[in-house]
Amino acid sequence: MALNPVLGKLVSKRVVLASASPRRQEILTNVGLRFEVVPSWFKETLEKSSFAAPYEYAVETAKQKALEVANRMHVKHLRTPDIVIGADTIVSVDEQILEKPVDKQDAYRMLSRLSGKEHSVFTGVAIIHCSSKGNQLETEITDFYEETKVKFSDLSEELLWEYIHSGEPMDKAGGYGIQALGGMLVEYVHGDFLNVVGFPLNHFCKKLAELYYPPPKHTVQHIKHDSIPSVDTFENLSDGESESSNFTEHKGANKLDSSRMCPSRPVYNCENSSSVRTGFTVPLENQNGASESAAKLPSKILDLMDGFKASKALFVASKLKMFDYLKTKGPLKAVDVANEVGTSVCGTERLLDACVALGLLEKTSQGYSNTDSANTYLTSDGEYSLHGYIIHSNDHLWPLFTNLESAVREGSRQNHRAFGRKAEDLFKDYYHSQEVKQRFMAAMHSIAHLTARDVATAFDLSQFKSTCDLGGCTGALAHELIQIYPNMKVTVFDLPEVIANISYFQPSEQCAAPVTFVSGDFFKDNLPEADLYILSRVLHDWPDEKIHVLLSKISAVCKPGSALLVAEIVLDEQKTHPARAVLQSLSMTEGKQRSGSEYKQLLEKYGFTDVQIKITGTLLDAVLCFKKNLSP
Ligand SMILES: O=c1[nH]cc([C@@H]2O[C@H](COP(=O)(O)OP(=O)(O)OP(=O)(O)O)[C@@H](O)[C@H]2O)c(=O)[nH]1
Repeated sequence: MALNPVLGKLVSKRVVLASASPRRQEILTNVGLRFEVVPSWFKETLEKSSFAAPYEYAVETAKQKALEVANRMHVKHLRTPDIVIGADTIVSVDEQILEKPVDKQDAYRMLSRLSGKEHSVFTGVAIIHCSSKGNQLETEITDFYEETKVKFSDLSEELLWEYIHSGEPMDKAGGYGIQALGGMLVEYVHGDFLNVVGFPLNHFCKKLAELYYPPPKHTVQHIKHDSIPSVDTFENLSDGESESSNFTEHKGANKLDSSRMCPSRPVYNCENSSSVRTGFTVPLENQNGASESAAKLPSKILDLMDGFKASKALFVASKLKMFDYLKTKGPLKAVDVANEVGTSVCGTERLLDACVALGLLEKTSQGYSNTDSANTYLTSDGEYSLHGYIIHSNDHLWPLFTNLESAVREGSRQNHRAFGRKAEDLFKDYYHSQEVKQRFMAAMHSIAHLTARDVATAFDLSQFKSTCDLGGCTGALAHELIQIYPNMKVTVFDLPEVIANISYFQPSEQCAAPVTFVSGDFFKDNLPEADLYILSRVLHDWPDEKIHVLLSKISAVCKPGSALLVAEIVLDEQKTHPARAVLQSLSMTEGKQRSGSEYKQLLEKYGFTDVQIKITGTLLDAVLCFKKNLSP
């Protein structure tokens, strides 16, 4: 879901970016827009002198780029997109238009012209709404431009050539990239920075807002173009086809809905933008002027109210291995997925559509297919598959959280209610049931593999020659450590029944220095010798008495100068963030999450000093501490 609700309106549409520019792709991807990239074949050869102003050239070129792609997709591939976005960035200085340099000399000419002066960067953008009527492509073109003024310092010949030899100027308008080395040439920027980089995101969002939520008729003359409507304003507006007209009326929404087009929508003209209809019709209904009185709905709360449905949709689609089928066989129609999985067609279709709405799948006329992140994280063999943890969440955590009210009332785990068995008995299952064991190991492996790099690189661990990962399970972190620190010998220490089942989780490529697995119980048995001990996602699970046993043992076996690395989510000092950790606490294990100062205090109690905390901003944080040197 895009953060900006206006972009969110495009989620269900087939959006194509008609640009090869990696910067444009990045700017739009970063705000959550999902789109295909089909670079335009339109040659940027329009006669510049025929345009009264430089921006007109940029806008026309953007339009032609987008139209070429819309036509090509419609004719050649018989796949009409809903929206095609084209853009063109130019630099204007001394009444000249500069595009991308053709060679180094050309780059030199451009940059020396810009040296010590202010110039304008114009990006023209065209948004083309497409539809197909009787095999004819119909388009509505909306275009606009944005101007940003940039001033360069005086550039010495030496700097100029050094910059040109870096290769950076060659694919950039005006011969510089403000977002990288070229930033060093710039004295000031007046206006939208992203416009210089290649895409005026802010103006684009405003333009979409105008298109998708035009103001009520009587205010058409007074449109203000300087604000993107707030999230709350637009969360009011429905995406759902099934919502009653009453609700829509209450909200005063004006939708651009191609299924209910009518020929005479007002054209909204504003400075540096225009909207042109070419055989394309736009909606009139719902312009009832009620928006001023629309009640603001609390979008965050509404999202939370729906959160459980979204989680369950993800869990069920994962459990039914829909993402696996779609990876190998997609795109598939709902009926084909239902046949593969053995489910009802209508139920499958609803679930697949829900997954599209959640951004997990894509839907085209050929059927459903995985998004890139579904391929990476949701398939059971994806590189960073979370499948194991998702199944654990569905089978184990979901029933526990269903009994959260009792858990809060009683202050204890709810295994007896959720599974009809006490926690201790469930633990016995772990020993006896291969299925439970495998599921748990797969869950732990999912998270360990995903977080391994962050943990392994949170600190420079190259000084340690031998490392022991206590409770290291399948060795996911151990393998990562060896990749990053090839001279390190890594031992994983875990229960015998874990070690007996690790083979399935080992990487296919044999590491030059393999991980050593040693069985044992870290509460009872001798720990292998090492310079560095690791406790990753261990401490939060155990009560204080057990932690006392474990940290006392590690402290006793650590030689002065050796270290302990703890990987956990570190809470802020108020102990209310990150939410992930606080929510995890609700499962009411006997352990607890801790803040940075609590970890420091705990570790110092067991003779560790120089406690360093690294908040990684990802799934796990890291705490490194050293065993005190003996006093001289
Ligand atoms: O500071 C920066 N200025 C400009 C850029 C990049 O320059 C190009 C501009 O070229 P154009 O608009 O013709 O777009 P292309 O890259 O050729 O792709 P199309 O397929 O859309 O024609 C653009 O990539 C800007 O991002 C920059 O990076 N920094």
